[in-house]
Amino acid sequence: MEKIIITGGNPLHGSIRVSGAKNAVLPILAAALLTTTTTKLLDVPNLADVGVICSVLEELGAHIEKGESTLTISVPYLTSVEAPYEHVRKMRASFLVMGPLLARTGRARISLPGGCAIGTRPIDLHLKGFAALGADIRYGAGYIEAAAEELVGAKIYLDFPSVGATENIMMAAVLAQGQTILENAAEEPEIVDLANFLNSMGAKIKGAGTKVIRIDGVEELTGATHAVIPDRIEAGTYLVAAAITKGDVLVENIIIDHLKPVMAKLKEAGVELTEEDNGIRVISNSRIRGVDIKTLPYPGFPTDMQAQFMALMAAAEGTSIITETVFENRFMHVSELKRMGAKIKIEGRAAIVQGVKTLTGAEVKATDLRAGAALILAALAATGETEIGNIYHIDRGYERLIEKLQGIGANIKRVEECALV
Ligand SMILES: CC(=O)N[C@H]1[C@@H](OP(=O)(O)OP(=O)(O)OC[C@H]2O[C@@H](n3ccc(=O)[nH]c3=O)[C@H](O)[C@@H]2O)O[C@H](CO)[C@@H](O)[C@@H]1O
Ligand SMILES: C=C(OP(=O)(O)O)C(=O)O
Repeated sequence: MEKIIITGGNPLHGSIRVSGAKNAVLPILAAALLTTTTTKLLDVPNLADVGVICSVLEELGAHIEKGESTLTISVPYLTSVEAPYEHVRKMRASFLVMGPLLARTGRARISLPGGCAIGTRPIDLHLKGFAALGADIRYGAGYIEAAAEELVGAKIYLDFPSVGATENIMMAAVLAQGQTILENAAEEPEIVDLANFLNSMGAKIKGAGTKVIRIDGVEELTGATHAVIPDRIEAGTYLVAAAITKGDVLVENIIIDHLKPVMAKLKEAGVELTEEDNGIRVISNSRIRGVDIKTLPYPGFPTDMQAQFMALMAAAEGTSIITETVFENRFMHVSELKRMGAKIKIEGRAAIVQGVKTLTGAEVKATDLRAGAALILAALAATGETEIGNIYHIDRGYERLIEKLQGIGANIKRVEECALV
């Protein structure tokens, strides 16, 4: 088991480059199943989650060539239509192969993902969408089986703008007969990136990035070359890293529009942000002010930045109220931040954070990916040393995190647990 050790207190300085987006590359890789011809992806981050989805695709018959930030995928024929528990339990996004498998073969058998540390995370909206397109859905032995003679376009209203359901249904609908209209669709930038990729394969999708997506089914798709968008959550995490350490950092390779909800809150908290050609410069030299946050689907404040913002608020001046509306249980980081001296009280879906002057290093554990990121941020600002365990969560979503943060002056290292004794 490995740990991350951080000695806090260094203001971060320099520039740091953001990698391709985890939440964009995962559905795009699933979409590569929709064609018999070759797809090439550029700006692919080297992450544990990308490894998991590649294993799922290989299990289904894909040939994948890995290069430096590139993946070349070809699936001339499928050898299976089943995504087993072994993979899905490691990463829920494995469920995203259901739409492409249904579209390509009319059959899919996927292990039920189950809940995780941040909530129960049902998949009812994905399944309602597949059923509306004509699939017969059955449950048994922990698996969901979907089968359809032919998928036929339909009008589908999502009760909630679920990111995964929007992506999965969009991928099922691209090869369906006729038109699908997806209403109350998720508007996240990753949906737009997936739609752009599918359109470059020959799909006919309009309206991605708005609440209504129209998909005209086509006969077949062909492989394409596509560069994955930069990761707005990784970028937001580095913006907070600069702010919490009172640093001066240029965060490069950003699509500024994608960061607007996070930038607005950072500015409200007193952080100086300057938009540059391919990045955002963060300068923070006074104490951060406490501000209130409410997570919402895009273009609202992202739930995937909630934990990191809480770390910032924990060291801010005054009180802030952080309300989580997207997931019902995304406050696992609170007890770990409290071990570092944070003053936080949970009341239902809100966390009331009373900023403290100094956070102190402690032994803590990452409970999920963004909880882990929040602990890193708190540790960078804290006095003394912090040891973070269960760092496999962090490896899911941050490429070369240690090296990148060392590059801007953080005192951070990764060690084998036994090396500590
Ligand atoms: C791989 C990926 O892209 N993950 C992101 C994706 O997750 P994911 O696609 O799982 O998130 P959703 O948007 O689907 O979930 C949002 C909410 O809808 C609920 N829900 C979802 C589907 C469903 O069928 N029924 C249902 O009730 C969920 O339990 C949750 O409370 O969007 C989330 C919300 O921005 C992000 O936090 C995740 O980082
Ligand atoms: C919740 C996240 O990812 P996933 O949906 O893959 O669990 C995340 O990226 O913060």
